[in-house]
Amino acid sequence: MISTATRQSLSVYFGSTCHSGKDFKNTQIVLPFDPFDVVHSWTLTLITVVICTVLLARRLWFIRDKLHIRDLPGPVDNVSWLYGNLPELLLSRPYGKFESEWQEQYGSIYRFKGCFSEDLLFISDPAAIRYIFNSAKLFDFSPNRSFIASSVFGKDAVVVLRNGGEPHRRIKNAFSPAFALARLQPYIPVMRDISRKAADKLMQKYLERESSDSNAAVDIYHLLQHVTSDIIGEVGFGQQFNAVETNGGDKVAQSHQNVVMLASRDSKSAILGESIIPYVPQIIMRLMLHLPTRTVRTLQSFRAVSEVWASALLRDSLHPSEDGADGGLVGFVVSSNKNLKHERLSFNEISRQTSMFLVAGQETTANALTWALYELARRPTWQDQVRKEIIEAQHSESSLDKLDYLNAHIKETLRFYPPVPLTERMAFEDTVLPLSRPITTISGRVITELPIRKGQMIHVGIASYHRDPHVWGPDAHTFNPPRWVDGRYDSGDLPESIGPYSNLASFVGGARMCLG
Ligand code: HEM
Repeated sequence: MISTATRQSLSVYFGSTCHSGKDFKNTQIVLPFDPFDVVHSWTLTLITVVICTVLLARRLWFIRDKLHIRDLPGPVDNVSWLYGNLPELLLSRPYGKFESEWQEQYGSIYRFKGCFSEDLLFISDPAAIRYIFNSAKLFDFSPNRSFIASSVFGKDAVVVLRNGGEPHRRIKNAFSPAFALARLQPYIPVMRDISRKAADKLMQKYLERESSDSNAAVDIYHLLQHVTSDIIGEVGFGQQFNAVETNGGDKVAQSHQNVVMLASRDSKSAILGESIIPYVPQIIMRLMLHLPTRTVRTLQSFRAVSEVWASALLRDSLHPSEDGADGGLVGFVVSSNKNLKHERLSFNEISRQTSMFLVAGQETTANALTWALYELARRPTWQDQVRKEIIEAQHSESSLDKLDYLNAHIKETLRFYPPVPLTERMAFEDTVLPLSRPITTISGRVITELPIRKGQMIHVGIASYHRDPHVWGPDAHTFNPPRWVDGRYDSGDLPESIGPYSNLASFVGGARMCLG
């Protein structure tokens, strides 16, 4: 409270500052404003500032506190400081053993430990996954992931370029039309021929097994790797690798397969190696790429072979041969690119993608086909239904996407055995993840969204999302292809629909969505 006396003396004081002060005692001072109002507004301003600061600080403190992912439950007690939970997550056999236990115990968001005790987030909540995939500016591969990819494929490869950035978008725009269903349709006879050769080979192996009266397992996986290599070679580039016939194909096909095998060689030292990349100066990393190790030799041979091959391929596509040889999907991209006035890709930009396609498409497709056949073999009655549908369709020329049982089988395979079960993203800014369901933190707080800090590494659990009973029902952990027949999971109108294909995260979504 301000007393009347104080108010008067304050009036004089303020008056003296505004006037010359001459004879002020006897002068009726006329002030240009009411000093009380000034004081009042200053005080009010001060109080408001203090309150706002306190509120802001509280809010920041609250957010920082809330942001602290240490308040999230997870399997973090008594784990190795050096490796964290990564060996359990990545090296367990069968794959996903721990992941599924953790999902059951901690739900769809939890904290776990990486190398050197780094706090990592594991996320399989559908709303959060959707947000991560669709926010290109906020989430991308970490710089060390990009460094590894660039040392394999070169800096212009689409997996290395910044998510949704201009070059990335331009390359995706140029290649996406090549993968449209209508463009692939004419290649169905090629795919059928290659599959027939593989089926003959399988039958031959089966008969050999019968005649030798042995129970030895038939290795279908490597055969299917050769099938996908041949199909991508011919459909993608108009090249015959003959991997099925020759059991591996030519130098190009083999150097690609070697890189695929390199990537799938998971070990504790590989986990550690990847984690120390951020701490090693770039110059040393570059020097390491010249060490005489088996890994470096495989990479060097891959890059040498693929560069020569891709350059020759593109030159041929630019000047098609007289015999009208088909340059496959890349040939299509080259000729559409020639006609572009804006956003034209450079020679390097096209050639860098070619090798990457072979690597990105081969293992994933072979893996999906292997599980699809395995599950058909385990279900003879269902297999008969699928076969009958295919045979009938051949007579009626029905399009492949109209085959309900076949498509149900493919979708269930991709759900139950996603070829890429886990992917990583780094947050490039502070942000807040929406959640489909509230979660309770260790301190007992119930949160409906999860603030995270810039730099936070996130593991997106594709396989875990695919087995979430809240999304797929109580039989989420059962391989059950008929679940797809009534179309209930296909709707793009679901509140949290994910990815380009039937709400599956198998091909991720957003700007980094699988091209193939
Ligand atoms: C069943 C088969 C396939 C599966 C399950 C699959 C899955 C995926 C996934 C999950 C990603 C995103 C990885 C990530 O962001 O973490 C991806 C990216 C990619 N895939 Fe596939 N893929 C398959 C087949 C193919 C084929 C046949 C090709 C090409 C011939 C291909 C080309 C690519 C390319 C170029 C990218 C990188 C896209 C980018 O970074 O913007 N994929 N794929």
